[in-house]
Amino acid sequence: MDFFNRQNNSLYAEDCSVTELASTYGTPLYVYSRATIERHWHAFDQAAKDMKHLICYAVKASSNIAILNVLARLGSGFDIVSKGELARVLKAGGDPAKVVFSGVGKKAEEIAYALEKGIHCFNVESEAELSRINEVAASMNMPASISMRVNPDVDAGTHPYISTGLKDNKFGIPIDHAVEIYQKAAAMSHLVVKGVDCHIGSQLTEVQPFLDALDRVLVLVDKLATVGIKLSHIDVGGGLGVPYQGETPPHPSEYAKAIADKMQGYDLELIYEPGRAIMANAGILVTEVEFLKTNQDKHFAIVDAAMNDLIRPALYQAWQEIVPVELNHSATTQNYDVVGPVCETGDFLGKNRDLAITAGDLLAVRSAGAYGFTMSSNYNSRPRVAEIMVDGEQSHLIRQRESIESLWQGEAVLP
Ligand SMILES: Cc1ncc(COP(=O)(O)O)c(C=O)c1O
Ligand SMILES: N[C@@H](CCCC[NH3+])C(=O)O
Repeated sequence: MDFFNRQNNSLYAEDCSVTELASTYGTPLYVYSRATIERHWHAFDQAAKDMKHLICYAVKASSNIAILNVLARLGSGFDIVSKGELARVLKAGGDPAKVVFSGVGKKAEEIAYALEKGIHCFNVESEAELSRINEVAASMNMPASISMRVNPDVDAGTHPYISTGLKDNKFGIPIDHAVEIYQKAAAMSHLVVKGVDCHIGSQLTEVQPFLDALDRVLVLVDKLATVGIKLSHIDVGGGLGVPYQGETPPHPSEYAKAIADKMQGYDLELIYEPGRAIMANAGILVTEVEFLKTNQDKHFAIVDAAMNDLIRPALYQAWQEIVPVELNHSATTQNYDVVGPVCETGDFLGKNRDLAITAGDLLAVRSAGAYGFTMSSNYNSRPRVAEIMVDGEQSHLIRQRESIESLWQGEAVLP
């Protein structure tokens, strides 16, 4: 489900005409829907309502302060991977006590900041990191709550760049060594062992790998209990996929319920870390066609958005639907590669798309709300684009387009 609808020939985002949004705010433009974000979040929340649970939205999917604020107002928790993400959550009014801190390379300074702000727990990915957290906590004379991220060696069946739960991946500790590592953690002076965490990959379209991973984690929970380590929560990570190109992932409520059902009988708080499932289909990228061009037999639609604005197609060969904002009845349909102005052959938003368009038309790249703006860059000295949020008939600018001057902020020439 998403917030797009076509009224006659025109695309609307909730009750806002996309053409009007583009003319008000310019292009390229990210457009998000508040109602969709809230609906997706509630689907997780409702499905787990009979259990003690916490939804920790994965901030990396989309970290605009307004988006984090919408979620914070719902009572959401947050999954962060850096000091910067924690600072954003706090700025947005998020509760630090509902924050989990993931990531394989936390710096001492980041650990200290998170401890000072009082986060829920660190999701620890190695023995070396355990020692570092213990040292920082000791130096601050504070306890640090931790959860070990275990790698269950389950094939998530997703793109190799976004699969994280195989033993060849850099994430987590091997589940077979986990008991031993938990015992070391329990013996450290300033650590409080709270939970276990497991995230096997992103854009999973089946529920079964999640359940297989959870089975392995629950075996570990039982084993830990036999050596006197009683956990208070289990964090199942994120990773639920969305339909980009006809995939049929389970609905968030179905996925969240399947997991919650498996946890019946365990006195553990259940933590989910969804990112994409909340944001991907709550956002679009609107772009204008600058030129149409034909090289021999190949047709190109050159648009004003590029790989620096949305890198998923270039990086993962990801397919995202591209639709005209206004149906153009006077143009003939051609097969286009939709490409940006960046000087890279890999700069495309979509290949082989049948579109009836002329220069000046607007296109919308769908499912762009997750890992869109957050993965954008200034490559080719292109300012980052504006972001807006629609809320019924209202639209709000939630991030200004960057100015050219801001591109060299912090740089200086030699004296
Ligand atoms: C530890 C962790 N949690 C949550 C997520 C969010 O994943 P997704 O956006 O696939 O739900 C990720 C990214 O894959 C992650 O690495
Ligand atoms: N950036 C990836 C997902 C990475 C998930 C982060 N662990 C994507 O766009 O699909």
